[in-house]
Amino acid sequence: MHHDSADIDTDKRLAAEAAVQEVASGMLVGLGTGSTAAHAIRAIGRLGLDIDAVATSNASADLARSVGIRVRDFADVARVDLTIDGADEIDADFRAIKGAGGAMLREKVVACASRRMIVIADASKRVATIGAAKLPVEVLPFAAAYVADRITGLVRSATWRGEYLTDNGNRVLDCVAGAYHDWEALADAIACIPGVVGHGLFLKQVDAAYIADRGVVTRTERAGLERAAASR
Ligand SMILES: O=C[C@H](O)[C@H](O)[C@H](O)COP(=O)(O)O
Repeated sequence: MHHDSADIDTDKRLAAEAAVQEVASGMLVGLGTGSTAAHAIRAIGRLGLDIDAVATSNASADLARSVGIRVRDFADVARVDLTIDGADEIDADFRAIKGAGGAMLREKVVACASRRMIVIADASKRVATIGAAKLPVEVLPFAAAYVADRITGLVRSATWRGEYLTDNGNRVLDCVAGAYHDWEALADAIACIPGVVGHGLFLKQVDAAYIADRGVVTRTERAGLERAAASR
């Protein structure tokens, strides 16, 4: 059956609406970035709960404020209760690739600060094993040529995302890793290059996923528990 972009956007919204049911008054909530996270931010706004939030991008901070969510400066925050964010790919081992929107560094920091991190997505993001999506690497502009040269030895291809700069003022190298056997080793090797500020491999941060497939949302926990969370 044909599955068009309107259906995919509905699935993004359904996954977001199911996940925000975990938000409760008094929480400090981490807000992700991207089209799926935007659905979550609008849904959290509609809940009208007494929460504080931190945002993983300037765009998400602006959207959150526009729907009445109190946004704190993350620079003053060490711990977050719950973060809800999208992903470009997520596999059965809860490994994810993030950063098509360029927000992966702040997303990684906020995810690591979070007691619980939920990925929300439509089913097109669910893969058997990560690696087909572009793996974005955030690079200090000063180190651009050096980092590009070093990265070339680690991945199949690496291409600058034009003149694009992240919210942190850094450049992005979009890499194709392909089917990698040791993702931990690749993540460490990339992170160790001086001038690399961050990258979009999330190997350990994701605790749960809400994936919507043609109107049916399935929640999966890293622990292995699975149940149908909602349906259209
Ligand atoms: O930098 C962007 C983020 O990692 C997004 O969460 C990711 O790209 C997914 O975005 P979307 O929900 O728009 O597909």
